Amino acid sequence: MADLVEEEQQQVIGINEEGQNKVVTESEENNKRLHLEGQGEKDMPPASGNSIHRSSSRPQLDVSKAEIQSNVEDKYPTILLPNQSDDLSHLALDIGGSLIKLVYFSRHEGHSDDDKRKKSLKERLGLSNGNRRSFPILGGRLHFVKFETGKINECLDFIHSKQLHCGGLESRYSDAAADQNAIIKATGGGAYKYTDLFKERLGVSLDKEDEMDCLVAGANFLLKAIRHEAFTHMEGQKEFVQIDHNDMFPYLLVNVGSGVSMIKVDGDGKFERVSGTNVGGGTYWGLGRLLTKCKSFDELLELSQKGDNRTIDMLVGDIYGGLDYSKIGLSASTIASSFGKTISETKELENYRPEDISLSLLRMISYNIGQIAYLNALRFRLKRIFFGGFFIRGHAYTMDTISFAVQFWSNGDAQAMFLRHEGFLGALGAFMSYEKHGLDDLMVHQLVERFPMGAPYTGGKIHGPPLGDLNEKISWMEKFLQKGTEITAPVPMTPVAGTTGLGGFEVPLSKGSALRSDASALNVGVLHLVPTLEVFPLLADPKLYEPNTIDLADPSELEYWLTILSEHLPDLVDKAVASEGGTDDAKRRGDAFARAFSAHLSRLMEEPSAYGKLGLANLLEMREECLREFQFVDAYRSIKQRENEASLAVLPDLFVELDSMDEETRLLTLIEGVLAANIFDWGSRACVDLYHKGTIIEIYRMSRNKMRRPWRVDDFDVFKERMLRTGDKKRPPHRRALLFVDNSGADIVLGMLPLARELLRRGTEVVLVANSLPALNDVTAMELPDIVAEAAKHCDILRRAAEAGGLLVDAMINTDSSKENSSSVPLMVVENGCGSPCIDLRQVSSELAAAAKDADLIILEGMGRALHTNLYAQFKCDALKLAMVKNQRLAEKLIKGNIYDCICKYQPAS
Ligand SMILES: CC(C)(COP(=O)(O)O)[C@@H](O)C(=O)NCCC(=O)O
Ligand SMILES: [Mn+2]
Repeated sequence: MADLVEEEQQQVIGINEEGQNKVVTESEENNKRLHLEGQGEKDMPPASGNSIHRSSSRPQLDVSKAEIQSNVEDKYPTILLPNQSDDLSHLALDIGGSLIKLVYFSRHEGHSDDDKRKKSLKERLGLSNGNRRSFPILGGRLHFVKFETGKINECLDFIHSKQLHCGGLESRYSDAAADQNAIIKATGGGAYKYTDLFKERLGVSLDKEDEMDCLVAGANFLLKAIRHEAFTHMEGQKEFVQIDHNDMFPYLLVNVGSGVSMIKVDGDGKFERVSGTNVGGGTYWGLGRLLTKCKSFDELLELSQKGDNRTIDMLVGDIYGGLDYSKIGLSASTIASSFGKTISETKELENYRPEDISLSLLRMISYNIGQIAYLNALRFRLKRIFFGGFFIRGHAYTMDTISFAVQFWSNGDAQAMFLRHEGFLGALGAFMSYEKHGLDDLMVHQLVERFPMGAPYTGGKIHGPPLGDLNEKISWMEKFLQKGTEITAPVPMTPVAGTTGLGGFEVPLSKGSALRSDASALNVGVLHLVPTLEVFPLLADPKLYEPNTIDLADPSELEYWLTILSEHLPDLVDKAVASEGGTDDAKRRGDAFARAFSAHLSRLMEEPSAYGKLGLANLLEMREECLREFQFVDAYRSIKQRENEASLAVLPDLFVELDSMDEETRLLTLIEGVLAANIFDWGSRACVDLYHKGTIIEIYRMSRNKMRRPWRVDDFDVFKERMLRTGDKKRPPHRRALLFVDNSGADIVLGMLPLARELLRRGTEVVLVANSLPALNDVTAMELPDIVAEAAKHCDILRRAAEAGGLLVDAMINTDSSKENSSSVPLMVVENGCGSPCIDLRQVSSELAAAAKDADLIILEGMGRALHTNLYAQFKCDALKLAMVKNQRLAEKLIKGNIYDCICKYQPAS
């Protein structure tokens, strides 16, 4: 099978500043001590040959040639460990009878922390290096891959090609490949069966972990760390369930493998196998194979989808002449006896359709499991039942049948829940059993699940060849276009004219254009571990916070937004290709990106919850991530530059105009300015069409002239009262305002900067919050200091504040001048931790979280940050949401208005 799970680029990564060049803090000192205590083992003679001895799977720090790298004022000196290998707990396996599940870890490429903005900000906000340094795994990714056990050699090749058995390709010391004593954690029966094979082929020993321990550890981790891990499945409808981490235990874990285990879980490492049944996945597959001659489990399962069990099962209606047995609540269609009909007929096996047999079997076994599970939940008074294991395989009918059984037998009191990573519980648990990886300390907001380019093609399926570099990825996407149906994963592409010339775009059309036969299978993404992320501290109630405004569970909304994104593709690819010089290589990448992203869209059209709970913010972020996957670093770079320059050129005139106004007029003009300038948005189809009709300044003027109040949502008067302190409560000006800025050009220069200046003038500290990574034409935190510096040339208020905030690099070099200005109200820039037009405030950068602690005003600007996300968000402090609605449908839906209507929503702290 040519399926693919391979995702992010797996190039050899150089020394990761936060990783290999270990940085040690107090808490890590403890780790270090622990590791050093284990050094005795290292001193033992090697077990065989000249290989380096690593007698345990515990990571050990090699502190030889360690040196401290710091300057005097550095609070947290860096300790370089040049001889420390990177092979911390990279791989764990669950080798079952039919599938091998792999969980492996790879590091993030490090990004430098030492730019001047960050350095001065850290001092100003009293930020340490974040909590990141207490984690031995300092940011990285967890990958989930499956192989058929029958094709174990493919699995071994995969491990070898990625050098996962000796620390991964990124390891500085891939000589570790020669390490004959490396140990990999493994669970499942195959950990015993294939010990010799692993030793022979990879030179590694399998360290066996108990299967039940692993299942429970894996399930506990997933339920704690993944926001929408669990879901219910009734009549084909999935609904994701938010599990409260503080109220998770006890629960019943039903693992349906060949046989079935029922485990009562009371806490981490606290569990008891309370029951089980020998009628499980093996029974279905075994009986099914005998009765239908199917060659694989999946084939058998697929047959069931076309089956009709009424030809096999004896129903209540068969006994009661087509009637219900209503006295005891049994409808005519209830199965009275599985396979019961076959006794009363003279037919032989060959007279029954294999499809019907498969369905009958599936229902018999699923009902039985559901019933026994419920009875055990009842026995121990357990509120929640989670089902996992290879039998389920994200198969809609299986889940529906189990759910039905639980509901039926509990009279609706209990509900079955399923886990998205159901097949990986054991492998994850084995991974967790490595010590000191810090994984179990991670919290839900520190994990981000991303779906790489291969995701739409794989679903719950088995892994194909590993892809090493970008070129291989591109070729893989091209192969799909050329070979079409020859490849197992079908291709939903409809070539459309007007691409970059090298390929076509696929448009998600309808559920009919299925990527895979079992549309319901759920995809498992790559888990990015980002220990620096934090929950935005000013959310009124993080538990009630839902970032997305539009519910994509509504099929018409989903179809609309998927189509919009699909229609945007040609223009986006043009921009992306142009941003990389329009070379043939860029065109090839552009086409591959278009195919990859449209495959995601098609997949989601086919199965909206394939990637978990889906919101518009996820879709918009996925597009940016997909661009990055094909190495388009910043598709709108030159557009942004051009717009910044044009806007900066007219900024001095705007300052003069504003300064001639009285306070009240000025405030109104400023808010009008922000709303008007939000029209410069390359993500909106309507706006992009507008840009062909005039220059930046002409469009800006036109937009400002149309800015007449009342706006569609207009809380300006209440905001004005607070700002001018004219109301009953004469409150002092705000202490600190966080301005979540949006687009480059007029939006930031002529809209948000003048508003920031006004706040500074009133003595309010201003923190400009910008994206960490590019997204459309949004301004980034890296770009902002230069823009501020340019603007500051024309304005003393901005200059002093920027100097005080450490934004003007030249001024920072002159320490006397920064001291002189230390009394000025500072203007700062912080990154928000994301690379998307929207913002999920449950996962923001630590610098934003630190800046938020003293803030009493939040201004969210733009459609992405204030409409698609956060429109209904409640905050602990005053909040102003400003945006122009640049989409007709959204305007109608949200504000019963029209495209280009504006929102000025002010919510004082309650
Ligand atoms: C991508 C965007 C959220 C960016 O808007 P912004 O935050 O820059 O105001 C917005 O342009 C959008 O929703 N565009 C898709 C809809 C359309 O093209 O009409
Ligand atoms: Mn934007």
